[in-house]
Order: sequence, then structure tokens, then C-alpha cells
Amino acid sequence: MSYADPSLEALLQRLLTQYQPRYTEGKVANYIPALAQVAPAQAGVAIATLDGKVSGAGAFEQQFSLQSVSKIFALVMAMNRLDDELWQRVNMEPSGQPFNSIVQLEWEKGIPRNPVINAGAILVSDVLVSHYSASKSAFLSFIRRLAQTDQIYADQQVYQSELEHGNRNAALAYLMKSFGNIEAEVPLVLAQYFHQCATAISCAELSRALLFLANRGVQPGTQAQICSRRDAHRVNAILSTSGMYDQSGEFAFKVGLPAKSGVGGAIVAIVPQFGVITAWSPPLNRFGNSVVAMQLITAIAEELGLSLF
Ligand SMILES: NC(=O)CC[C@H](N)C(=O)O
Repeated sequence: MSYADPSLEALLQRLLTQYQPRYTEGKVANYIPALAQVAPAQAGVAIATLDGKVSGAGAFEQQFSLQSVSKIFALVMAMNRLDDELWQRVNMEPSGQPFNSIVQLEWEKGIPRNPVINAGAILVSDVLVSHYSASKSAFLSFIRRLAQTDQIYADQQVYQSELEHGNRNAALAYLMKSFGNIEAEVPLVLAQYFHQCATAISCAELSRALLFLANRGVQPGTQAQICSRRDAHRVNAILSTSGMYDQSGEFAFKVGLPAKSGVGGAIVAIVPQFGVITAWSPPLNRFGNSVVAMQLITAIAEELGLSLF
């Protein structure tokens, strides 16, 4: 049982009422039928703070498709198994390209620019398949442990839809395999990646699950060391420069927090030493980032003075 902070709740409610009507400015992801069916006029927002409180407004307890935000959890799991070897196989630079771009990967000989574009995340999925037994359930157990609930599953409809329409991700995976940068069989790696993307989670659960990144790798409450302090720093650095795809520069300029978006409509922002904000609303802008979630997080960071810079 967690408690809410009434003043944060009032702030979230006010901003949600102000920004939710702007969902009409975006378009729900339509690259797979399972996501194209999601109703657009929805939004939720939640803040988990290091003292264990979770405050929310709107549909903050409703689950949505985690999509690219899953790349954070997979990356932490991979970092827990590989040290420098990981950073020889994937770079740490912003890409300046759409998240599923292929050209750059060919130029750069199968080494993805960073672990949060699709190519990099597929490589990270390869590390999980190769270094964890039962890697799909290991991923799910990791998120459940962090979110402190067993009510998190991979949505089978989304998973099937991803598999059936995954040609571009398959192209990225086979291209990396041709350069010798993927170890396992490509279908296994893609199944792992799509399974991660298909995770269904709520704003409240996601905010709670990522608190360790705001707390130098330690999960507040249990005090468990989820990753090293150095790796928490590294993940936040990558999210600051690359987490919002080719809108990462603008996001740093306007908000100034490590953040990650997903085409399910979620954006999560890490506020070191304070907590984690998750906003969700399905319609996306042309970069694949949620229109309303972007506005909500920008406004929250501004009102609470959360920018790191
Ligand atoms: N940006 C995203 O959320 C991309 C995830 C999506 N499943 C894909 O691989 O294309």
C-alpha cells in the first residue's frame, strides 16, 4: 500500500485537465493493428517519490503498452551481465535518426549508435537471450520485482502483432548478424525484443519500477542494489542524450531530465534524488513521442523546478 502526496495530486490533476484535450494534435501508432485500435482520448500521469509515495491523476492505474520504454529494463539487465564488452558492441552517442533507421547501421558496420534506438535494443535483447536462461521470464520477473506487483504481463495480442509486422526490426537484426554483432539466432532475439515491447504496465507501476535510477541504483524501501551506482549514472546519461529519439536535444533544452518514450504513448522521466514521473497518452507526434505526455512532463518539470541543468 502506498500513499499519495495531496499537493502533487492536485498539481497533476490541474495539468491533466489543461493538456489532455490536446491529444487531437497527434496520431496513435499504427504500425501494428493491436496498437492502432487503442482509443486516443486517454491520459494518465503519476509521480513516485523516493519516500515511497505514488501520486497520480487520470488513468494512472490503467495499463498500456510499454514499447520502447522496455529498453531501459533490458539495458540494465544486460549491464548486470556484461561490462566493457557491451560497449564494444553498442555505442553511446545520439543517433539524430528515426528510432528504426537502417542506413546508419550499415555505415557504422553493424554497431548501433546507442542501446535505446531499435538496433541497439535488439542487440541488448541478444545479450539477454545469450546470458540469461529463460530470458523472457527473467525480464518479466525483473519488472515485477521493481514495480512490486505480479500483475504485469506481456500482452499476447501486441506480441503476436509485433511478430507479424516486424520486418524492419528483422532487417536491423539480420544486418547486425551479418556483421557478426548478434550471437543468438535472429528469430529468438526478435521474440525476446517483441516480448519486452509488449509488456503492459501502468503509470503508477512504471514510476515505481524505475525509482532505483533516481536513487543511484538502489531500490528505495527494499534497499536492494539493482545496478551499480556507475551503471545508474550511465543509463541516465544515455537517456539524457538519446531517450527521446531525434527529439532528445529539444527535450533536454525544454525539460532537462533523463527520459524515455515509447510508441505506446508513455514518457518516463527520471529526477535524480527526487523520483520518477510517468505520463501516458496514446497519440504521438512525428518523432514517435506522445504529444500530451510531452506537454505534461514539460509542465511538471517547469512548475516543480526539476531540470538538472
Ligand atoms: N519507439 C518504439 O516504441 C518502438 C517499439 C516498437 N515495438 C518497434 O520496435 O518498432
